[in-house]
Amino acid sequence: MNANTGAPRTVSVIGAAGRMGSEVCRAVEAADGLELVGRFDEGDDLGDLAGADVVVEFSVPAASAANVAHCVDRGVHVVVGTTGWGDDAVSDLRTRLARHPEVGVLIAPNFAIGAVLMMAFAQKAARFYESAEVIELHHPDKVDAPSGTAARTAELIGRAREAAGLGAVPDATTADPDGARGARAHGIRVHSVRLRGLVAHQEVLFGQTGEMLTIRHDSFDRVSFMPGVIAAVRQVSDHPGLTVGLEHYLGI
Ligand SMILES: NC(=O)c1ccc[n+]([C@@H]2O[C@H](COP(=O)([O-])OP(=O)(O)OC[C@H]3O[C@@H](n4cnc5c(N)ncnc54)[C@H](O)[C@@H]3O)[C@@H](O)[C@H]2O)c1
Ligand SMILES: O=C(O)C1=N[C@H](C(=O)O)CCC1
Repeated sequence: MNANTGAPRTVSVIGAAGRMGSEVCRAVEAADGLELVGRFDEGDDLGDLAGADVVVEFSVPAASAANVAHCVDRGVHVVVGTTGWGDDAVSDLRTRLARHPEVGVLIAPNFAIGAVLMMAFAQKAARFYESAEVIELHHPDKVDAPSGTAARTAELIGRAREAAGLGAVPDATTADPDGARGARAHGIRVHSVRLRGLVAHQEVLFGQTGEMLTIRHDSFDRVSFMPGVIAAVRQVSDHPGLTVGLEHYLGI
């Protein structure tokens, strides 16, 4: 089936040997009406992607853009979970998709429904608070920092603050030789913790004189991402072009 002709049924996974890719293979095999036709990992020839209607891509930041380009050029829809996409890579993908307007690509920094809600709640809360910071906590095998979720959360908060006419968050720090105040994304401080035993966790902290709001999400197991991934596989062909964020498929 090419990109134009109905609901996707056959699925290939890129990064299939990884933590997420192997979980996705199990989820696709267990999903009604979906068939896993291809498993690809580093060094494999992607070829015709085993004839898949949809590819799910969970690899590494350095490889993801080329893998997605390979799919788009063959008219295959892609659900992308790999984080660390820079602005230039996203812009190149938009240009490529303009040549394949029937193809849908979803890039979602987090497929856990609770994490999508956490980001939406943070965006909604942002204009009411003078201070905001993000703490993300992940397993120590993660290669990118800050997490894609934290970067996206900071972007949503930063934009909401700007739209509301809020200025910079208050911070009197003038001496920080070791970077103790964390990274800064869209004007929001982001702190990355890497700890054995963790999977994927985030706290968004909002402060105002006399009060504090904490929004926290925890993924204790990678199965938490699977309902979102399967929903995306089922819907991606209905959303031609590039979509960033699963919230756009969920009506959030
Ligand atoms: N969006 C989400 O909800 C979500 C959730 C978890 C992880 N992630 C992201 O997914 C990515 C993968 O995470 P992980 O924990 O599964 O990592 P992982 O290291 O366990 O798996 C990555 C896999 O990609 C393979 N790979 C490396 N280079 C490749 C290439 N050129 N082509 C194909 N495969 C290649 C590796 O061999 C490995 O099997 C990361 O970017 C992570 O941040 C996103
Ligand atoms: O385990 C990871 O790696 C995760 N990456 C995503 C991110 O960077 O936000 C989502 C959560 C898990």
